[in-house]
Amino acid sequence: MSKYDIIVLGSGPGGYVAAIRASQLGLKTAVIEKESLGGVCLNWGCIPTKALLKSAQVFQYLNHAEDYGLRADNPDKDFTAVVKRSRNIAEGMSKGVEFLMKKNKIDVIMGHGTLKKGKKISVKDDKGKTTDYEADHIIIATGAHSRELPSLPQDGKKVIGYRKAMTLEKQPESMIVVGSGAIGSEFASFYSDMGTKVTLVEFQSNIVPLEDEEVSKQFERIYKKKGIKVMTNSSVESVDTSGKKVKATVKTKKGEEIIEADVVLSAVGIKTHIENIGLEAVGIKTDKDKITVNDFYQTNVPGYYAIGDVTPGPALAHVASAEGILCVEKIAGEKVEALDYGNIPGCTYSNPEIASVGMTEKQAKEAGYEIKVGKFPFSASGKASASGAKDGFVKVIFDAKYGEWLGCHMIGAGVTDMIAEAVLGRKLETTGHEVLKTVHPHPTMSEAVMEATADAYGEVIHL
Ligand SMILES: Cc1cc2nc3c(=O)[nH]c(=O)nc-3n(C[C@H](O)[C@H](O)[C@H](O)COP(=O)(O)OP(=O)(O)OC[C@H]3O[C@@H](n4cnc5c(N)ncnc54)[C@H](O)[C@@H]3O)c2cc1C
Ligand SMILES: NC(=O)c1ccc[n+]([C@@H]2O[C@H](COP(=O)([O-])OP(=O)(O)OC[C@H]3O[C@@H](n4cnc5c(N)ncnc54)[C@H](O)[C@@H]3O)[C@@H](O)[C@H]2O)c1
Repeated sequence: MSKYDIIVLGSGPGGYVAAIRASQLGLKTAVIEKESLGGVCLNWGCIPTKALLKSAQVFQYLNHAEDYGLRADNPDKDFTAVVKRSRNIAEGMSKGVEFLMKKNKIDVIMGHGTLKKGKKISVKDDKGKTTDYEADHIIIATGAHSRELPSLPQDGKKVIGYRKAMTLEKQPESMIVVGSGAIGSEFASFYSDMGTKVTLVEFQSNIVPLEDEEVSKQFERIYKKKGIKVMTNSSVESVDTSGKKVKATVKTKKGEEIIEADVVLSAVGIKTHIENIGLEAVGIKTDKDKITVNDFYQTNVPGYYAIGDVTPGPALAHVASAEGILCVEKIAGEKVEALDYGNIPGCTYSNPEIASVGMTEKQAKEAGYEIKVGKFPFSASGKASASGAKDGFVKVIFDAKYGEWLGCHMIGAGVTDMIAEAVLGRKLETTGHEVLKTVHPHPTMSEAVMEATADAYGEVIHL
């Protein structure tokens, strides 16, 4: 039986990053994967969706060429080619992980892994052959898939999940998107910008309900302006797929409404891969669909660890990777600190983009802080005007007493790249005064962070 220092079950951004860090630290490492290297993120999540969104953005630029003094008469699209581009990019990224595994001398074992007692895993390959492997430490990084609601069973044709939504053979004329988290909002944006008539149904009172309320409201205004029908405080109770179109019964505060569309996308969250991986046989504890771990990702059974979507905390690629690195460094005896889950950025790559970190205004008030809030709209930014991207704003929240940067919330073009400033500032425990006195390059969208901070302190220049 092959023996390793570390075996990682699952090769998503949690698993493959953990394996590379383990190899860097001199540990003999293997990764087990049943599908494609790179997991959901590279193959069915972060990367292919961003490729689709980029195509939609280019299409929008072409449609609005005249705004820039240019002509692109009757711009057209080839939906199949758009999907193909996205799939090719995902495939290339997965090959990149294969290269990284080789470069770092990590063994890749393809097949379905099942945990066994005594720090062993048995792997069944696609020919049905089973082989057992052993390690001193086993890291579970098996991720998640689309959650199915009983009222919204996915048939893969008229009611679909995210995988099908990024590989449809034909662009639907109309689509109902159920759920306005990151998945629902990104697909609503992509399909709407490509010309599909989109209805977005959200159970909560705001779309992107985890964001600061002002961001959610602005997002809703922009989505409505794009032509998306936004239905909040609403849920799809049932779907009738017997006809050519899907008929969805939507329960709203005012009663029931029947909406017809070519397809319904269910984007109501995820279900973790904790079944059929041997957790029960080993005695590993779970709670509410997640594997229970401590600050360093150790499960209740010594030698078994869990990271990424399969554990509590935000289900994000950068979180999975950070957890993987920390878990391995702790195993290797490095001096490490637990991850600060209060300083994790969240980004939605829709048009407009949303990015945030830290507390919302409501959360800061509820936590008892006396706060200073500043806001700077992109309509007052020179770079935004030059770019034709005046929709959106930056909002900052500081503790009035000590100047601690409690939260930063952005909506608009390119903000997903801008949020890192606030994440780093908060990590380095900067103050509002220091942000205000940090010279930002002109003209950039990032000046809005400095100006929003100046607004919080009554010193804003361009408003
Ligand atoms: C449409 C979509 C868009 C997203 N966009 C973003 C984004 O822009 N930014 C962001 O931060 N996050 C995004 N996410 C979330 C992100 O993809 C996940 O948080 C991330 O992939 C989790 O990483 P992971 O390593 O925990 O698991 P995964 O990436 O899910 O990988 C788990 C791997 O384990 C394998 N596996 C499972 N069970 C077994 C087994 N028994 N044996 C062998 N292999 C097994 C699976 O095949 C899979 O490859 C998106 C998700 C979706 C669905
Ligand atoms: N850009 C990104 O970082 C990105 C992109 C996609 C996915 N992800 C991650 O993947 C995970 C899954 O994403 P998601 O958007 O599916 O989940 P989510 O939990 O973020 O959002 C689901 C939304 O569906 C709503 N909802 C639930 N049941 C409903 C119902 N019956 N009717 C109407 N609305 C209903 C919820 O209120 C919620 O707003 C999340 O953790 C997300 O962070 C991240």
